[in-house]
Amino acid sequence: ITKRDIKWAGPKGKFKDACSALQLNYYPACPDPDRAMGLAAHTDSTLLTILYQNSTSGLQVLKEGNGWVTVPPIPGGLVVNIGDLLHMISNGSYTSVLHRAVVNRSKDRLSIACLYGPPSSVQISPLPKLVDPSHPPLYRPITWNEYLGTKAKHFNEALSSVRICTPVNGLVDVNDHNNIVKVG
Ligand SMILES: O=C(O)CCC(=O)C(=O)O
Ligand SMILES: [Fe+2]
Repeated sequence: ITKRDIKWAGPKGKFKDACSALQLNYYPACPDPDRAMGLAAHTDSTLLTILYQNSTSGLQVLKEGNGWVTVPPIPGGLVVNIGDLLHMISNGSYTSVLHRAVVNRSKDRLSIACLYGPPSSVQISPLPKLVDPSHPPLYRPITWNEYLGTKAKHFNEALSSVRICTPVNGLVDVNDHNNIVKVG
């Protein structure tokens, strides 16, 4: 995937119309962390998320076969999450990762997420160069604005709600969290 494939991004992209956000998350210490959740399990909608976390751990990703795995904070390190947009344009080759934030019994936690998406009218679809008769498109074209609306409505089922075809040759898209094939 090159800059040419995502013309809306980069120095000559329409930055003024871009859908970018800096999300500041603050999780106060919680005396009963097993009965509270900082941020419920979700995938990020955007292309990539760059995430800073302070020295209190809390970020967890769902790893096939391993359950929830903590991503420990590394001093000076940033976490890069793949979002739904990269999942769709890569035709499922890059997985948007299901993640959540748990709370800590004695320490406050802070994270800063930098999210970047295209202008709302941009049409999202699997990149033509990644699609051929043996790799049919797995996601239907959808405008970014429409996808955000779908995400607001269907939340973690949004990605599978824009899937268009049954996997060929009995192969499943291992990157699809729900494995529910819906048309439309
Ligand atoms: O607090 C965290 O580590 C996760 C934050 C997050 O997933 C988000 O802001 O989308
Ligand atoms: Fe997130």
